[in-house]
Amino acid sequence: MADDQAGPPGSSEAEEVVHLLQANGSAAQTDGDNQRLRAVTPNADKARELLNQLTLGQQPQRQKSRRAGDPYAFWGTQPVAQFNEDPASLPATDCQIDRTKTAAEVRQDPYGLPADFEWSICNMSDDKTVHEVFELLTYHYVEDDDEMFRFKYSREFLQWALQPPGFRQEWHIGVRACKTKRLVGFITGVPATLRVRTNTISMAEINFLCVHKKLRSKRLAPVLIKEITRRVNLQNIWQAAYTAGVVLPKPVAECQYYHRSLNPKKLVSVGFSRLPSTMTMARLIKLYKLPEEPLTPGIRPLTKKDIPQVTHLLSNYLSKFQLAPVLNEEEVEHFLMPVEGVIDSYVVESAGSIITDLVSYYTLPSTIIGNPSYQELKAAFMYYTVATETPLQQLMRDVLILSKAKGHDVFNALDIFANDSFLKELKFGIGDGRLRYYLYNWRVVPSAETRANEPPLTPKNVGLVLL
Ligand SMILES: CCCCCCCCCCCCCC(=O)SCCNC(=O)CCNC(=O)[C@H](O)C(C)(C)COP(=O)(O)OP(=O)(O)OC[C@H]1O[C@@H](n2cnc3c(N)ncnc32)[C@H](O)[C@@H]1OP(=O)(O)O
Repeated sequence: MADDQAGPPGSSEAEEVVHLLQANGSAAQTDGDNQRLRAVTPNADKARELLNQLTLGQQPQRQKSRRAGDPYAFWGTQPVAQFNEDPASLPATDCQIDRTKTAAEVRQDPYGLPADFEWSICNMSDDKTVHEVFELLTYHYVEDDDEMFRFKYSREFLQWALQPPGFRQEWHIGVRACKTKRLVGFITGVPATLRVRTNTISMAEINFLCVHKKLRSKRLAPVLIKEITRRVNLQNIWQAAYTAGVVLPKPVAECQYYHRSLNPKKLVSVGFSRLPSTMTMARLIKLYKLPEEPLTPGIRPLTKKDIPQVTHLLSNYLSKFQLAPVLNEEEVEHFLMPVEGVIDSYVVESAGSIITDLVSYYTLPSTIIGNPSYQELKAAFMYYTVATETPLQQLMRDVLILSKAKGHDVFNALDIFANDSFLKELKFGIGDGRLRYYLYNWRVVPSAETRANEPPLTPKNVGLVLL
C-alpha cells in the first residue's frame, strides 16, 4: 500500500491517541491536550483501549485457568505464604517460613516416580542431551491460553541460562521413560544470590518446569518440585525464586507484560496484534516506524573490558530495588556478554572511558502454532538496563532500533524497574499476560504502600529478571 494513503504524519486516530496518552500521563498535561483527547475519543479509558487494541500481545503466558477457591493440594503443604492466612498471626518482619534442617534430616534418596519412569541428570554441555531438552520444551513448554504461540528457547539459550558460574549439573533434572529413554519431564535450578529488602540470601532460581503433554494432570509436577527442593537442600540452600503466569500461593509481586511492535504487519498477520477497524495497515506501519540508527552517540556492544565498570554500575542501580540479584563480575560477564541470538548488551561510554549506561535484552522466539505463512515470532525481552547519563527513554528507543535491526518482531518488557517511565511514550501496548514472582520458604511482609489483598511488593520495587 502506498505511503500517501497513510495520510500526513500525526493524522491518524491512533497516532493522535498515542500522543494524547503521553500527554495524559505526563505532568505537563494541558487543558488543550485534554480537549483534543475528548475530540478524538470520549475519554482516556477509550483512548487507552484503542492503543491496547493495536498490541494485544498474546505471548505465551504461564497461566491456565483455575476456578477461584479450588484448594492447592500440593502448594498448601509447602513452606510458602498461603492465601487464607490470618494477618494477626503473621510475623512483623520478613523471615524464613520453615526452619533450616540438619544435613541428616534431608532425605538422601530421590523421590519415587511412577513405574516406567526414571530420573536422569541432564548434562547441558552434551549436544545430544541439549537437543532432547530443546525438543521437549519446543513441543511441550509454555503456551498462551489460545494455543497460538509456544516459547521456543534455543539450544544456545538453554546452555547459557543453565550454566552460569557455580551451576550444578544435578540441578538439571530430567524424567525419562525407562524403556525408550525418551525425555518426558524437566525442571532446573541455578544458584543465585538474591537480596529481598535487607536480607541477602543464597537461593536457587527454578525454571523450565515441563511435563510432556501426554503425561499432564498426573501429579508429576509436584514430584519434580520436591526432587529439586531435595537436591537444593542437600547444598544447604533453603530458599528459591521462580516466576509463573499461573496463580500459586502466594505471589510476592504481580507484574504486567507490555509489547512494542517492531514488525506490525507480521504481528497482525499471525494474530499477535489486532488492526483496529479504524486503521489501515500503512498507518499502523507508520505508527511504529523507528529511525534506522540509534540516537545516542557512542552506544556500542558490551565488551569484556567493560565488565568491572558495568558490575559496579549495575550493582549500584539494583540496590534501589526490594527484590534484586547480587551479581559479582563473573556473573555479570556470564549473563551480559553478548552471545549471538541469545543476549545482546550495549553500553554508552563517555569521555574518559567511563561507562555511564547499559541496556540489554535476550532473544526468546515463539513457535507460531499452525500458521501457514510464518513459523516463528522473534521476540526480544528487556533484561538489565541502567541509565545514569542518557535518558532512559532514549536508551530504550535505541534498543528498539538495535533489536529491530537484528530481525526482532516485537520487544517485550515488564512493568518492573523504572519501566513505567517509558512504556507509554515508546508505544508499548499492554499485553494480556501477567507474570507472578514467587519466593519459596521466605515470607515478605506487606509494607505501608501495600494495598489489601495485593502482593507485598509492587512491580516498581522489583529489580529481578528471571529467564
Ligand atoms: C529451596 C529450594 C526450593 C526449590 C523449589 C521451589 C519451587 C519451584 C516451583 C516450580 C517453579 C516453576 C517455574 C516455571 O518453570 S513456570 C513454567 C511452567 N511450565 C509450563 O507452564 C509448561 C507447560 N506446562 C506443563 O508442562 C505442566 O502443565 C506443568 C509441569 C506446569 C504442570 O504439570 P501438570 O499440568 O501435569 O500438573 P500436575 O498434575 O503434575 O501437578 C499439578 C500441581 O502443579 C501445580 N502447578 C501447575 N503449574 C505450576 C507451575 N508453573 N509452577 C508450580 N506449580 C505448578 C498445580 O498448581 C498443582 O498443584 P496444586 O494446585 O495441587 O497445589
